[in-house]
Amino acid sequence: MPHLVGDKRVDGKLIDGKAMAAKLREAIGEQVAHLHTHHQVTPGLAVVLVGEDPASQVYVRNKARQAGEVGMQSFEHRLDASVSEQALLALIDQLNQDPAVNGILVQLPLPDHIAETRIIQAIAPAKDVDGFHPINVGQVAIDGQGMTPCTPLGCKLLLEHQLGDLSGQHAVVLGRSNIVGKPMANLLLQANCTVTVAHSRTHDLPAICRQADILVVAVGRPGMVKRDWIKPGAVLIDVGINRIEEDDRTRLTGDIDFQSVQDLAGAITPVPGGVGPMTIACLLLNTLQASYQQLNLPFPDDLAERAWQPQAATTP
Ligand SMILES: NC(=O)C1=CN([C@@H]2O[C@H](COP(=O)(O)OP(=O)(O)OC[C@H]3O[C@@H](n4cnc5c(N)ncnc54)[C@H](OP(=O)(O)O)[C@@H]3O)[C@@H](O)[C@H]2O)C=CC1
Ligand SMILES: Nc1nc(=O)c2c([nH]1)NC[C@@H]1CN(c3ccc(C(=O)N[C@@H](CCC(=O)O)C(=O)O)cc3)C=[N+]21
Ligand SMILES: [Mg+2]
Repeated sequence: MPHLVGDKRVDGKLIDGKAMAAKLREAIGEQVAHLHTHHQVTPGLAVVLVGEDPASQVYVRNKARQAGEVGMQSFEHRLDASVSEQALLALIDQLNQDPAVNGILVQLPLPDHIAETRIIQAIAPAKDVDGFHPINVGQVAIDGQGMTPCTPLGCKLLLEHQLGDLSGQHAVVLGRSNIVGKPMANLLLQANCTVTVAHSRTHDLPAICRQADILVVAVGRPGMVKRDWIKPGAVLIDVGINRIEEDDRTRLTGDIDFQSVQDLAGAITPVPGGVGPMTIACLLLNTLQASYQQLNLPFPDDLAERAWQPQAATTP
């Protein structure tokens, strides 16, 4: 059954982030090849992991592997959990100076004895492919021109692919972290949404969520968003990644009670296979963009859009 969201028709479907991320990586790969052929440059991504958190190890491995698959160079730095803040700052300084490194990502969270804000501020803003440096946060807030955090960027691309222009939509963002909720709210505001940001002190979350044409949920609480929180036809973006032990194995699940809301939603991202793969594809997109900017070349801003356009069959 098609629904109306604002004045746009949507059709209750699953948003296949995994497939969209694969197409985006393909387009990135072509652009990497172009840079190599015409400018003799190979984009380089440095990923720094401190400590041995198993989930972080999986992400870091995936990031490095997918960078390789699109033809980028990847540099993995694994440091012991006991590394000093000073030693980590020295590594970042070295990566800042290294011309083969176009993008730097320091996996969060960091151990408690290291001040995350000091580490983030040490990364050269031009190489800050996470978009966490205050210069980039500020630039994104001012005019949307800074390096944009990967998860919110992925969510915005999924939403625009689903809905086209987002102008005038009421977007509710559940969660206000620096890595997801806050930058997401900024991007949606830039896209002319009316934005409400809700969090753990918000009164009557269900009533606020029910106003949403677009609901982005990033809280880290499995299945928190229920059927009666949803306006029929709303587009739902589930950022949550929760590991649940069930029948002796680990299952990944989101922050939205998927089963109960699915038929009510205009469209919904699954977990896994929704926002997660888009986050990594956007990290590669930011690394490509950083490489272009460091070479003073104009970056093709419509790359993602073009990646998803139906293509005429290519003749060999
Ligand atoms: N798919 C992806 O690519 C990514 C997924 N994630 C996942 O997204 C989720 C959120 O991540 P992140 O933003 O880093 O998490 P944080 O823990 O940093 O932030 C959680 C936010 O949710 C709010 N919150 C927590 N509990 C409630 C509640 N009961 N009611 C209302 N609000 C609540 C908090 O409010 P307050 O500020 O008041 O404490 C906070 O703003 C996690 O599951 C994480 O694993 C994260 C990054 C990328
Ligand atoms: N500096 C920094 N930047 C980050 O972007 C960052 C970070 N630190 N710390 C941790 C969070 C989390 N995050 C995810 C990325 C990909 C998936 C992902 O690919 N998820 C797959 C499933 C992967 C699996 O099976 O575990 C999916 O949803 O389909 C999930 C989560 C990035 N983060
Ligand atoms: Mg810390």
